[in-house]
Amino acid sequence: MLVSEQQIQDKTAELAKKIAADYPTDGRSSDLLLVGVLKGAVMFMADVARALPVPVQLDFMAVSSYGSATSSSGVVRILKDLDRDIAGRDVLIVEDIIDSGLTLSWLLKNLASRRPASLEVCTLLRKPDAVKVDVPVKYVGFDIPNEFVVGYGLDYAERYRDLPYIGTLDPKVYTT
Ligand SMILES: O=P(O)(O)OC[C@H]1O[C@H](OP(=O)(O)OP(=O)(O)O)[C@H](O)[C@@H]1O
Ligand code: HPA
Ligand SMILES: [Mg+2]
Repeated sequence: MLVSEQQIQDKTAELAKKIAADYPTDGRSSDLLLVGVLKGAVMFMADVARALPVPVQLDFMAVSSYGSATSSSGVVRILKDLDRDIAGRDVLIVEDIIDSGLTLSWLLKNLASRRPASLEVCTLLRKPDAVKVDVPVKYVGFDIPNEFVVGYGLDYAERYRDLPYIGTLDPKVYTT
């Protein structure tokens, strides 16, 4: 185990506090749109949204660059696009992990071209030693070592997403 359920909860509350302070609200409404990146961000998105004291809207994109591999192909495919236009909206991308940074770098360019009022990123995990492209990230939960991790939404070949904590995967599982 690398990050426990309790540590995830505490960090989520801390990040939600920061986010709430950064986006103005009249107490009843805010223009903030959380964009969750499926499937990995599903658990974190649900927890961040519920930890925020301000009302927000949710939308999802599904992109994939890993498939069954443990390193990014660098080729990002949109499997599901946003339901609504984001022009003029305050958009916060919610990610589970920034590894090489390739997915997010691609996503930021893609969403920026749709002219949101603002565009920021919140990620639960980041691997500083694996980053290939630098991406500006405003909210980071944990910087972790350069090992393949699973759980809390993160998969290896679609498995382990349902674990309530983050664990490292024994390389024996994915090397022959
Ligand atoms: O920084 P990178 O090296 O690009 O890696 C990060 C991305 O890879 C994972 O998604 P994946 O393609 O595995 O899809 P999934 O969320 O459906 O598992 C993860 O959820 C991030 O979106
Ligand atoms: O370490 C990881 N684990 C699972 N999925 C991932 N996608 C990018 N990095 C990872
Ligand atoms: Mg994956």
